Amino acid sequence: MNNISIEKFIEEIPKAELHLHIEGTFEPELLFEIAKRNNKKIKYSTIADLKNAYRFNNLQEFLDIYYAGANVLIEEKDFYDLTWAYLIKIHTQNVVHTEIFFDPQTHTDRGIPFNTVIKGIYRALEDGKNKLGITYKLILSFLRHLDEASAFNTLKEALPYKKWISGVGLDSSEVGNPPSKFERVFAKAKEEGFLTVAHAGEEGPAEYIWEALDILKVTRIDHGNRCLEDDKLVQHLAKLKIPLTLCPLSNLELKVVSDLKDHPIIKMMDKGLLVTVNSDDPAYFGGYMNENYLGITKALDLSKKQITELVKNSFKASWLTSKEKEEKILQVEEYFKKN
Ligand code: HPA
Ligand SMILES: [Zn+2]
Repeated sequence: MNNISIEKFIEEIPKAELHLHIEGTFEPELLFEIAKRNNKKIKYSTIADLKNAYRFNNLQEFLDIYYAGANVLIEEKDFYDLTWAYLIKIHTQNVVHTEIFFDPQTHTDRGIPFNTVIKGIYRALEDGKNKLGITYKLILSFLRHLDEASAFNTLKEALPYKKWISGVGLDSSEVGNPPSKFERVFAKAKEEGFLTVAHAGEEGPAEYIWEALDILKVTRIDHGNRCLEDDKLVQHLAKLKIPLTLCPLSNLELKVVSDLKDHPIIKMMDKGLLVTVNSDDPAYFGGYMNENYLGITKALDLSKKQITELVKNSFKASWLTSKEKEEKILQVEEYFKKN
């Protein structure tokens, strides 16, 4: 038993990330660099000014800045550089597996071809696998504030790249855009062999989580915080072991919780829910995986055992094969025993 500090324990434990928007990893420094080489104007004259704008009262205030930032991404190399920077960063945090979202409509609606976006991201992910040993799954996320026809069109554009994309998801402005709006798109995506997830119950009601499960037939819920308002739903999620990909720092920054001390992650674990820790949009919310783990550990006084359970959950909830999951979980358990 090495008895290392809790900070070091979090840093070194091998972990998986399951809720991450690649556009949300756009650090201000890289954003300025790419804007400059593409001759794109940004509203802020300095990095400090831009960072200063990262104060949000809700999801929409964040999304407005997030989409504005993504506007400077034009060339395949931009998408490569964005993804590569994320991979280098998580490599330093001992993230060994990541399942990332990309939002094609954010780019195709500006006239950037689908293939430019996906090729840049895919090439970086492959380099990450080969050079850094980080395994991955790619998830195409539909923007729920746009209509069904736009989602269908995006799905059609994705079909030639089916081999590169493991699943589809649903993100953007939640309230007023229920999962049921995309029933037919998700049915078609499933028919094409994609796995499915959806953001639900971040700002939207518990009813949206039911819809994501019953109508979209998703196997994992992104966020899902508001399930706690419905006991029947909590029991259902626990019984079927439907994972929730929680994002503590995101919840704090978007005022889903007012203090990390109020974060429901442990309460959820105690209710038997399969909860995981993720970073969502780390460049905007002040931290990657380790900062998220550290944030809740400090606020909720988590033990190494509890952290280990959360990390094991992240592999259980992943789309790795059963054999890959077993291997990773064994490694995590051995790490726990040693430290
Ligand atoms: O947390 C989120 N919620 C909804 N849409 C998003 N797009 C990026 N991050 C998010
Ligand atoms: Zn998200």
